[in-house]
Amino acid sequence: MTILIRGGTVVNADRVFRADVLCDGDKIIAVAENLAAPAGATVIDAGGQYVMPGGIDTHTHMNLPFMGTVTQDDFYTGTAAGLAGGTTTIMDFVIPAPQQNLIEAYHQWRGWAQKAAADYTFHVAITWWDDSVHRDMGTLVREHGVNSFKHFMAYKNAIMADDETLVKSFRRSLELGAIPTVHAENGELVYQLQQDLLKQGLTGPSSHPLSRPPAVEAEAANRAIAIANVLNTPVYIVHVSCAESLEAITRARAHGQRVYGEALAGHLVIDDSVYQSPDLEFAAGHVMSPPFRSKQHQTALWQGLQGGNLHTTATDHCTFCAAQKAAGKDDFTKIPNGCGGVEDRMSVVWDAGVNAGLLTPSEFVKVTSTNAAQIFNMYPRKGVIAAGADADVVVWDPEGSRTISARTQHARGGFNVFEGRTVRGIPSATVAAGKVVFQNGTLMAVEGAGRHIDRPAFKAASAR
Ligand SMILES: NC(=O)NCCC(=O)O
Ligand SMILES: [Zn+2]
Ligand SMILES: [Zn+2]
Repeated sequence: MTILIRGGTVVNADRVFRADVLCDGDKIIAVAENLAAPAGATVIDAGGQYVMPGGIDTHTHMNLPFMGTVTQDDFYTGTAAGLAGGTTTIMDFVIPAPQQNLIEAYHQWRGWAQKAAADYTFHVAITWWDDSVHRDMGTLVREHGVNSFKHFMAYKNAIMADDETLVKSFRRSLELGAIPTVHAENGELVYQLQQDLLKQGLTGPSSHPLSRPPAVEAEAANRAIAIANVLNTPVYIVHVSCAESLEAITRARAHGQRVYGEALAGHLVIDDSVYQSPDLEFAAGHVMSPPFRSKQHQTALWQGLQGGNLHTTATDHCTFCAAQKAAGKDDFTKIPNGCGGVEDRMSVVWDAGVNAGLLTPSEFVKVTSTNAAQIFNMYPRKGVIAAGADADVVVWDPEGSRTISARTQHARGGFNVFEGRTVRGIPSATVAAGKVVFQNGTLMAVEGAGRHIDRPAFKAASAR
C-alpha cells in the first residue's frame, strides 16, 4: 500500500516543518514538500493538521493474569483501542510467576500477542532468582530482542523482587546491555500498612491510597537509584506518581546518573478525591498502584516532563470490569489493581499539556514517542517522521475534540478513569505499519497485523 499524507505540518522532537509524507509498504520513504502522489496511492489530506510519529505507550498490560483474574483487554482489543487514540506501538510486560521459567513465560506472552493489531514489544519481569534466570536473561537479550527487565518492588507474597534479586538482575542487565526498570514501592511497608488498616476495620477503597503514601514510593525509588548508582547501571522508573520520587530522579540526574522516569496520563490529571466517592464501584474502578495523588503531585509531574527529568508518558493500561473489582468489596487489598487509558493518553496529554501551554508540540512528541524509542533502542525505526522509519504516523487535528466515555471507547472493561473529560486534540487518521487503521472516527484495526519489535542490546552482548 502506498500512502501520501499531503499538506500537513510535520512535528518531530527536534523541529516542526511543512512537508508531505510518503509511505510505501511498511516504511516512510520520503518527507519533503510537494511530493507527487504515485499512481494508485491513497491520499490523506492533512491540510491544517499536524503529522506526528505514532505514539509509543511504554507501559501496558494486555491479557495479564493478575491478582487472581485476567485483564479484560487482550492484545487485539487493547492495541486496537490504542490505534484509535494514535498509539501505534505498545510496550507490554512478560511477568513470569515466581519459579516460572523465563523463556516459557516469554513464549506464553508472545502467543497471546499474536492477536495484536499494532506493533508490540516486551519488557520481561524478574520476579525470582536462580542461575537459570541469569542464563535466560542472556538468551532473551541475545535471541529474542529483549533489552529491558522489570522489577516489582511491591506486591509482597506475589511478584515482588527483593534486594538480592534487584542487585543480581541489575548487574546482569549491565553485562547484557539491557536497561533495568522498576515499579518503585516498598512492598513490605505497603503490606504492613494494609494489615494495620484492615485491623482498624478500614476495608473500603479509600484505604488504598493510605496504604501507599508518597514516602513508600520515594523509599523504593531512592533505593533503586542507589543500587543503580553503586552498580553503574542506568535505571528507568515506571509510573512515577509523586513529587518525592521525582526529586530522587532529579537529584540523581544532577549528579550525572542515567535515571529515566515515566509519567502516566492518569497521574497527570486525576487526583485522589476519587477514592472518597460514596460510589464504591467508582472508587474501586480507580484502584491502581501507585494510587492517584493530590494536585500538588500532578503539578510536580508536569514540571518533571517540562524540565526533562521525566521522559515518557504511558498508561499502565490494565483493565478490570466492575465484577472483577468487586472481588475486593469487603477487603480493599483484594481489588485487582489497574486502570485503562491506552486509547486516551495522546489526547489527554495534548489537551492538558499542549493546550494548557505546558508543552510545545515537539515536547509532546518527545514524551509520547521519541524518548521511548530512544531509551528502549527502537529509534529511528520508531519515534520520528523520517525516510526509513516505520510508517507509523498520526495525523493530528488540534481543533478536533471528543468527550471520553466508557460508552464509546473501544477498550473493554466498561469503565474509564477519564470519563466525561472533553479533550481538544485528536487523531483524524492513524497509519500503522503502512496501513490506514483509523480515519475520521472509524477504526479499521486488523487482528494479527501487529508485529513483535526486536530491541537490540545497547552494546554487543558478551560471549558469556
Ligand atoms: N499499576 C497497577 O495498579 N496494576 C498493574 C500492575 C502494575 O504495573 O503495578
Ligand atoms: Zn506497576
Ligand atoms: Zn504496570
